[in-house]
Amino acid sequence: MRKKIVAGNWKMNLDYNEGLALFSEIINMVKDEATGTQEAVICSPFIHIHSLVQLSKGYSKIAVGAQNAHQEEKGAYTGEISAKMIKSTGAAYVILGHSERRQYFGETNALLAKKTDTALKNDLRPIFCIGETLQEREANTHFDVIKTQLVEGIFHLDADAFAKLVIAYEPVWAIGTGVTATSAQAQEIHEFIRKEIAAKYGQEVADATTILYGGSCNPTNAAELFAQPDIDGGLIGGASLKSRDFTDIVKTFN
Ligand SMILES: O=C[C@H](O)COP(=O)(O)O
Repeated sequence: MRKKIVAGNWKMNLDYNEGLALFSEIINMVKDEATGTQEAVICSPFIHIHSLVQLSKGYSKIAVGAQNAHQEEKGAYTGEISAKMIKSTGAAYVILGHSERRQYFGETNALLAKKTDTALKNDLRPIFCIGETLQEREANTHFDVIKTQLVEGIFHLDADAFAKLVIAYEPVWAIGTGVTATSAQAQEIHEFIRKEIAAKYGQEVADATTILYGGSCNPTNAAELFAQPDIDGGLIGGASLKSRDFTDIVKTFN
């Protein structure tokens, strides 16, 4: 049975005190909701991570992650944060390859392959994001784009390393736009991703891989999306900034 995950991505929102207050609310509301093979994850800005990890102690179904990590182990990279530093705070996850990182910071599949290696080496679980732009979907190249992101970003891993990944399908046209992929559109891509994983690593690995949907996911549309056979949860942006909305999405699995 693969793990179901609802992960919040706070992006560049919330100052330190606001973040701690929201996380405390989320813990109180989510602690009895995330059960069994389910996990709630908050990926906060770096400055919150250590404190959130402290607050989450004792709640085995609530984890904390970062939104990015550098590809090198350490060195003269002013302003950057390494995977080892993140791990040393007690964080479990790191988002890699979010479309905003690809778009605004020029992150390529080749760079993301290196970031993935470094994160795994430091025992962080990458939430590896893939997804096509509107232009790519309209040109009917979305399957090719996604396959290339998989092949160049993560298919160099051996099966043991690959098994530590979570994948997030986020169509760029659905992020922060209020336009959600229909459950059928999302399922079609998730099924495609799982088939590609099966072709590369075998059916057992594919069946065990958690694949999240992200893009304007909210308490109203989560149930239908998560009911699809290949959608194992969500990567939630805007709705993770409201404790009630985030909790309602987590509750969708119950
Ligand atoms: O990482 C989260 C995604 O970018 C989705 O963001 P959104 O839920 O605000 O559309």
